[in-house]
Amino acid sequence: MPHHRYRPVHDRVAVPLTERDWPSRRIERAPLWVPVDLRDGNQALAEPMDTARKRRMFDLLVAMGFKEIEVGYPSASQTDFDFVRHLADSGAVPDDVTVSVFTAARRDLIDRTVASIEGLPRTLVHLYTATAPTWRDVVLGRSRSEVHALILEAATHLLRRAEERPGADIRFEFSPEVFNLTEPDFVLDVCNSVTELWDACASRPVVHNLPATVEVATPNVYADQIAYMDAHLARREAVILSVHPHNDRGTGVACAELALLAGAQRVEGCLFGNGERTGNVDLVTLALNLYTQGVNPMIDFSDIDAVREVVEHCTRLPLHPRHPYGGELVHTAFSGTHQDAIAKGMAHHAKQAADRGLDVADAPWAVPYLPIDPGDVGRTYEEVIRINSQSGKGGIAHLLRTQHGLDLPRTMRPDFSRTVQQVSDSSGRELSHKDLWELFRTTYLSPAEDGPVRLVSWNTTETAPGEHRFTCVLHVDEEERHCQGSGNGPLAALADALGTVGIPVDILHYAEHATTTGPGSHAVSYAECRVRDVTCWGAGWDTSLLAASVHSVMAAVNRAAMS
Ligand SMILES: CC(=O)SCCNC(=O)CCNC(=O)[C@H](O)C(C)(C)COP(=O)(O)OP(=O)(O)OC[C@H]1O[C@@H](n2cnc3c(N)ncnc32)[C@H](O)[C@@H]1OP(=O)(O)O
Ligand SMILES: CC(C)C(=O)C(=O)O
Repeated sequence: MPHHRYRPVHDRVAVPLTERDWPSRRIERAPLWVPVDLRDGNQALAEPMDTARKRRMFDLLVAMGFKEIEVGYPSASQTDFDFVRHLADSGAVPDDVTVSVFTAARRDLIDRTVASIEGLPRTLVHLYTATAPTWRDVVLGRSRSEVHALILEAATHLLRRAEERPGADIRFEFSPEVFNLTEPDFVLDVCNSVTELWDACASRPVVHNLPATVEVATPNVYADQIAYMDAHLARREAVILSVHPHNDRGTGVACAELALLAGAQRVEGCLFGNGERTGNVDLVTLALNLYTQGVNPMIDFSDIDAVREVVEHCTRLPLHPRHPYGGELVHTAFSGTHQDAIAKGMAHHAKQAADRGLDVADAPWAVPYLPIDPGDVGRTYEEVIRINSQSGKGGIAHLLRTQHGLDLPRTMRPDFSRTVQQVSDSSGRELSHKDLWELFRTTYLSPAEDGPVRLVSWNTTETAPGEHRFTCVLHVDEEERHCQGSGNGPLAALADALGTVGIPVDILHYAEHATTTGPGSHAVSYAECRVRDVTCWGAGWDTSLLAASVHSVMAAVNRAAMS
C-alpha cells in the first residue's frame, strides 16, 4: 500500500502552543449539548427524513432534555424549509428550547434561511464556510483574504436580515468548516472579525463552532487547537466555544472529551453518532461517559431502548449490537469468567445496599465488567448473562437463581455446567434461561419418574425420636416390590429400603430450599448419591419438602442406574 502518498497532519497544521495544562484537567459538568441529527445527521441519510420522521426525532430530543437543537438546512430543500415552518406554525418548540438553522455563506441561501424562521420564538442562525487551504484552493477557488471577505460579507448580510426583524430573538453561530486543517492564525483572525462584526457581548454571545469536519489527527492535536483558540479568541466572555467532531479515525468521542478539557463549552453531535462518512461525534456515548464519572449529563437516558428505537426509525439505520451504551449486547456477558465476576458483583452489590439500608438502584455501583448499572438506562438484568458454549458454572447458576429461584449447591454446579456445555457445544446455539430450566428438569428432576426404579407409593413415620421408617412399593426390574427401611431420618430410611432390593445407596451431599416465599411455594432438594461405584446428582421439586427430598434421591439413583 502506497503510504507515502499521505502526509502527517503535523506537516499541514502546526499549533503554536508550547505549554498546555488541559491534560491534567477534569470534566466536572456537562457542556451545552447540541444535537445536529436533523441537519448533519440527516444530510448523511440515503433517504432524508420527511416531516413526520423529523418531528418524531425533534420530540425525542426535546423529551431527552436538549435545550438547543439544530433542525435543518432550510435553504437546501423544500422538505427542510417546510419542517422549520412546521415547527413555527405548530408551536412545537417549548419555551426553554432554541432551534438552530444552518446556511452556507451565500446571500440567496441566507435570505431563504431567514424567511424560514419567521415566527419562531428563539433561533440561532448558523453560518458556515470552509477555511482550510485545500477547500479554499480547490472548492471555493479563493485566496485567504478572499475567503475572509466572503465570510464577512455573508455575516454582514445575515446581520442586516436579522435587523429587519426587530423583536425577533435571533442569535448567530459561525463555523469555519474544516477548522482542524486551517492555519490557526487565519481561523483566529476570521473568528475575531466575525465576533466584532456581530458585536457579540456576554449577554448576547456568538457561538464559534470549530469543527473537525474530517478527523485527521490524534485527539490531543485537536485539543491543542481548541486550547489555542480558547486562549486567544477576542471578547472571550462573548464567545461560546463549540466543537463539532466527526469520527473518521474512530476517535470523535476522544476529540470531544479532550476539547472539553481544553476549554470547549458546547458540543455538536448526533445520537449514536450518525452523520457524514463515519458519523458525527456520538452524543449518547459522550453524555453517558460523563454519567459514569458521577457527572450529571443533563440528558435523560433512562429508557435508552426507546431512544434507540426512534433513532433507528428516523434514520432507517440499525444500531450495531456492540455500540457503546445503546447496543443490544453491551451489557451482556457470554464468557464464563466474566459471568462469574458479574454474578458475584451483583450479589455483593445487593448485600452492600441492604447493609446500608439503600435501594439497589441508589447504592454506589461497583460491579466488575459493567461500567454502568443496566437498570439506569432502562435495561433488565435478564440480558446481562446469556449462555453459550463459552459460559461457565457461575453464569448458569446465576440465571437459575435469578430466573427460577434455584440455588444449586456449589458442588453440583460443575456437573450441570458440563451438561449445559455439551448441549450448547453440539447445537452451537445460545441457551435461554427457559432452555436452562428445561435442561435442569430433564437432567435432574424427570429421572425420578422416568427411570428404571420408581416409587409407586410411599410413606414415612417417625417411630421414636431420631428413628424413622420408610415404607414403599417400588417398581423395579419390571415388577412391584414391597419394602421397608429404617434410619435416623426419612432419607436414610429410604436408602436402607433401597438396599433391601439390592440397590446400595450412599447419600453424599444433600441441600434444600424454598424457591419463593409464601404459601404454595415449591421446595427444591438436591441429592448427590453413590450407587455402587457410580455417583450422580438428582433433584426434587414439590410443594412438600419431604416429597422433594425423596424425589431427589430417587432421581440420583435412577441417573446412576442409567449411566
Ligand atoms: C460540512 C457540512 O456538513 S457542510 C453542509 C453540507 N450540506 C449540504 O450540502 C446539504 C445541502 N446542500 C444543498 O442542498 C446544496 O448544496 C445547496 C442548495 C446548499 C446549494 O446548491 P447549489 O447551488 O446547486 O450548489 P452546489 O451544491 O453544487 O454547491 C457548490 C457551490 O457552493 C459553494 N460553496 C460551498 N460551500 C460554501 C459556503 N460555505 N459558502 C458559500 N459557498 C459555498 C461552492 O464553492 C460551489 O460554488 P460554485 O458552483 O461557484 O463552484
Ligand atoms: C458545522 C459544520 C460546518 C459541519 O457540519 C462540519 O464541519 O462537519
